[in-house]
Amino acid sequence: MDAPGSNAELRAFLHGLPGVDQVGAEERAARLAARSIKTTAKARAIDLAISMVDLTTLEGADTPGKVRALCAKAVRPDPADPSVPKVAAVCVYPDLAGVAAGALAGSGVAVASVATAFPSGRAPLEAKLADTRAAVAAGATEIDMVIDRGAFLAGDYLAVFEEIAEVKRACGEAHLKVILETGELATYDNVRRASWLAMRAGADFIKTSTGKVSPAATPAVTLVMLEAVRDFHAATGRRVGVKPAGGIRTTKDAIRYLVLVNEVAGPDWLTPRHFRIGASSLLNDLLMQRQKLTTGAYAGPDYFSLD
Ligand SMILES: O=C[C@H](O)COP(=O)(O)O
Repeated sequence: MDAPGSNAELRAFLHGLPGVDQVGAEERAARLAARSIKTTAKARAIDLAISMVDLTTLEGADTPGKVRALCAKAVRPDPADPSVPKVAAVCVYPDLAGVAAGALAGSGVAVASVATAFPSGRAPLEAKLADTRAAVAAGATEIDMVIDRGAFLAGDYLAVFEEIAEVKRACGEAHLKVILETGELATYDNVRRASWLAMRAGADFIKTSTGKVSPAATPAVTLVMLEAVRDFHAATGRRVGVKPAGGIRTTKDAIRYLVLVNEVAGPDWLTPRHFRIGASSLLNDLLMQRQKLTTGAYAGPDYFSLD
């Protein structure tokens, strides 16, 4: 798909996308969420969900020690059980990307870093590019950028497009996840438009939320984004990933998202390469439910180290 020549052209494209049937999207997401799965499938789903977690800490109070502890947990979620898969990535602020890179070296767990003035995205482009380059130089192989929601809501789609394209260039080999902050986009139509805009500008993943705005990830918003990646793949042959993030805390929720992925985008997306769950406190529940399935008893939250 060619780069848009003007804001008017991009606007015509985005507003020409089919509208989202809000009631239909919410009903379908709720219906899929209500599906039950067999115990054997649940065991597989829990391990798949663990392998898709972007284990996240994005607090002003984060320390190198906390990040190192999180990295140890990412590589070996349950020290007593080596059969538990490692998570996909550890996600941190750019100034802690180097600490994470040191702790995760050779582990196969990726270093993801938020960038571009996360979470508000309110900074000059040069600052955002510097933020991105610093994270990559420190060892991040995945960049989670936020879009300029102000520009998007003002209809300045080309500015948003060009900023994403510039950040993608600044990423070099690093993969780019583009956070839409769907809780600020007001309508499902806007979620669909922002998804297409981000994908056309070069996103490797589209991500729902920063986790700092409510509502964060919801099944209906994720369904709309999964439809967008499916349709973008049909139109271009490029498979973009999806990452719901924010407020996902239980195994039940995680499995609901996996059912959505399978039913809406299809099984080709059921891999950490194309689907992630951004979460700060989901992993312990996945570990508890996994242990319950294996041993028939809960170990209790005290057994596992803090997320
Ligand atoms: O990207 C991930 C989010 O910031 C995590 O949000 P959470 O703390 O609600 O799990």
